[in-house]
Amino acid sequence: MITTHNLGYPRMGAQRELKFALEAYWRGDSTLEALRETGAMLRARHWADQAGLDWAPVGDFSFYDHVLDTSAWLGHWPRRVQDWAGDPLDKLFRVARGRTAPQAERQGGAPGVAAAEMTKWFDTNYHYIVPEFDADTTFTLNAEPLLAQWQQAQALGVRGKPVLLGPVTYLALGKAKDGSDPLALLPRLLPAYAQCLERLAAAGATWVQIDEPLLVTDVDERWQHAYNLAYHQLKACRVQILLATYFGALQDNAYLAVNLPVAGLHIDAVRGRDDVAAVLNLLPAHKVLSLGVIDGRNIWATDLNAALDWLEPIAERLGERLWLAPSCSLLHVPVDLRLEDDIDPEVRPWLAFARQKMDELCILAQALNHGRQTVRDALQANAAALAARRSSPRVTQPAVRTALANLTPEMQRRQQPYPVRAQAQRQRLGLPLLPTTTIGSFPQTAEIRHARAEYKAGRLDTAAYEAAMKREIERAVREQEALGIDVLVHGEAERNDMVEYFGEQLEGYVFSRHGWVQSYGSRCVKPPILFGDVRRPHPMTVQWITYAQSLTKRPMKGMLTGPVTMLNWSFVRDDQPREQTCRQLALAIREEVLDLERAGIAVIQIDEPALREGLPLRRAERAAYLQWAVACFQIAANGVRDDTQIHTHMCYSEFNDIIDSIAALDADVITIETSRSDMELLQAFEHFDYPNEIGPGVYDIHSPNIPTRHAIEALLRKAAERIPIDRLWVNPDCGLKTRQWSEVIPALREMVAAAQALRAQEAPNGQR
Ligand SMILES: CN1c2c(nc(N)[nH]c2=O)NC[C@@H]1CNc1ccc(C(=O)N[C@@H](CCC(=O)N[C@@H](CCC(=O)N[C@@H](CCC(=O)O)C(=O)O)C(=O)O)C(=O)O)cc1
Ligand SMILES: N[C@@H](CCS)C(=O)O
Ligand SMILES: [Zn+2]
Repeated sequence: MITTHNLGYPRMGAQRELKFALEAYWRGDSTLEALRETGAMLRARHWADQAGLDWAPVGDFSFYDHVLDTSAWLGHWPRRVQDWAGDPLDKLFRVARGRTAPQAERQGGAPGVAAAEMTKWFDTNYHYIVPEFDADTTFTLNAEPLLAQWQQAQALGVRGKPVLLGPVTYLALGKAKDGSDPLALLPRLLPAYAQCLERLAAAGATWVQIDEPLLVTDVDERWQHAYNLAYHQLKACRVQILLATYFGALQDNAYLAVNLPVAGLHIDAVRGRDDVAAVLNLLPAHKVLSLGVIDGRNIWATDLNAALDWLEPIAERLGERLWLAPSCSLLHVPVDLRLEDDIDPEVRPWLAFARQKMDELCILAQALNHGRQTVRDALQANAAALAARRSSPRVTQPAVRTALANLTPEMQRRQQPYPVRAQAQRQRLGLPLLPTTTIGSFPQTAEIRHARAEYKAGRLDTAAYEAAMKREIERAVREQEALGIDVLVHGEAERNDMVEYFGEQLEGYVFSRHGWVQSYGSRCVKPPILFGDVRRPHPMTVQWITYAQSLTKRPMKGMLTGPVTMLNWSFVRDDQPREQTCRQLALAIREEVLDLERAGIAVIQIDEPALREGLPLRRAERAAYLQWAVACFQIAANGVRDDTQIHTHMCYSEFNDIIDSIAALDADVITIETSRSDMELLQAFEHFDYPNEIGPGVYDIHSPNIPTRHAIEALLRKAAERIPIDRLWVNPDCGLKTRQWSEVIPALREMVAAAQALRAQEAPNGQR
């Protein structure tokens, strides 16, 4: 008999219950007890959703982030909160969200505390809280929260499999602030893991899933050795370990992974399908092999008949040792398609969200265990849906194919090199030295979100909604003028999200109503679903930007999301290479850029914050990705005249290893996140002798703290040591949509004052 299991379920709830419970608690409108009750309710519901499986995950639920939870059960808190003695959940939130001094003072005078760093979880759009190590870091088991989840599962009769983030991946995800070697902590870390496994065994757990996604990346000898050390030490524990790898193929780590002394190995059989033959040959005869056959990173219905064609001989060979699961935790997909009563009816049968993926798994197991005929109807329905998807005229649009075939290398290049363009742009824009700007969004207030919700529900008509958004745009323009900002933005009030908004306007996309996916903490995104050839039926932003420009004499930036970010933050089709889909997006955005230019917009920003995130986890695959990703940006951006200034923006990026690709974009100006790294990120630009203009972020928008003009001036001076001052811009790290106006105005006032002070010293006539 085949065993079915799952690696993790979405936590937020089908109606984002966890988000609302968290935010109510943080606002002070609810209690910890109520929050914990919501958590328990969601876990119970999610186990019920997985009731058809042989094993359901326990411990995959988190109130904020599973990496932070791992730090918590390891008793490993950042030093700045170690002595704080409140409720452990509050302590966790302090680490994740920080606490500003004034906020703390209001609540009894406790000191403020800085939030921990947050970064992307492998190549996903989910952010985790980075563990902070130093040479003296110690670990002390605190398994109670995990055991409480286990006990809840037991009480509900759930056949549970606890899930832990593995020790080696955990160390690799952290940062040693003192430059010490995180791997040196392994001998101190393993006893805590061993104790945890013992506690779980004592509580009745038989299988424990230990996640080691690091094994799908390039792992050098030291880390390989760490794997051997870790799992040889943990093999004495009284539980059976299922070592879970996902997000890619094991490739050269296959031999290491199959030979670790564990009872079972899970591999990603969607992205790592090519591995499976090798793994089957290497697998020791006593080991379970779990194949992740259902895509945990996308929302397409699995081709069940094809999966069975492939699985049947494997099932024959492995018998009881074959387990089936999704490729990875379902954290990265929405919960339940059944809620989508308004989704495009043609596309709906092509989709499977988390709940439906559980059904798929059960159908596969039933077919393998009892014969395909026992699930004949389900298999036929699946085949019919997939056939309809393949033959739909909406999937393939000849005009788009022709436009793609007609792409020429000239379309990727600006007419003149940057120095020539810079002259033309300086003449046209007449900006001062150190021009000030912002990244695009202004606060998405409750009123804006509410107006949009009313509009989408049909309770507000188009004219009233547009009028409300125009009022917000006017407010943003007036505020920026009053602050003295040089290049203005319209504030993105009309956008629900920088990707979803564009998806909604392009042919080839459909969108869900409830398809939320956790991005970080309580923040969610609703990735649009790209199912077919992409075409821009009408201009997407021109009306809003020209309205904003009509309100001011200062230059107004056109604001677009770039093709690579559209690709990486959407659920995209799996029936053609991503590169091809990206080129279609690039052509659609190019049309918008050219329309903005024709409408008289002199500065156009094309955001590409996800360019780096799309980088393959394996070094060997990166050059090819960067080549087409850069080409796509160039197609989108580079059709404009010399005197049109193209900006791009990237956040969360380590630039050192991709700086030549960043330069190849040939954007006139790039604005980047640098303030948290104290301008250190600029090193890459300095060493490479980056030729165009740069706006290093001068304050961290993730924090409600108001920066001082002196701090900003100091950062600008630091930047000017690395980049010629006449190529520097002054801007925040990222958009301001998550902030309040009451934070934004004083922060920008300080930013403008810092730029003016430096300008007065460096260019008394104000000009560049
Ligand atoms: C820059 N970032 C982004 C990423 N990915 C994206 N796709 N987009 C990004 O901007 N990845 C990396 C980072 C992640 N950062 C963030 C930052 C902020 C959020 C966030 O605030 N998310 C919101 C949801 C945003 C949204 O889509 N809003 C919609 C719907 C709003 C809503 O929930 N409405 C309510 C009703 C409200 C009312 O009636 O008053 C409802 O429908 O029930 C909109 O504005 O229309 C969040 O709340 O989580 C995400 C990632
Ligand atoms: N223009 C977007 C970029 C975010 S990365 C914003 O300002 O929110
Ligand atoms: Zn950004």
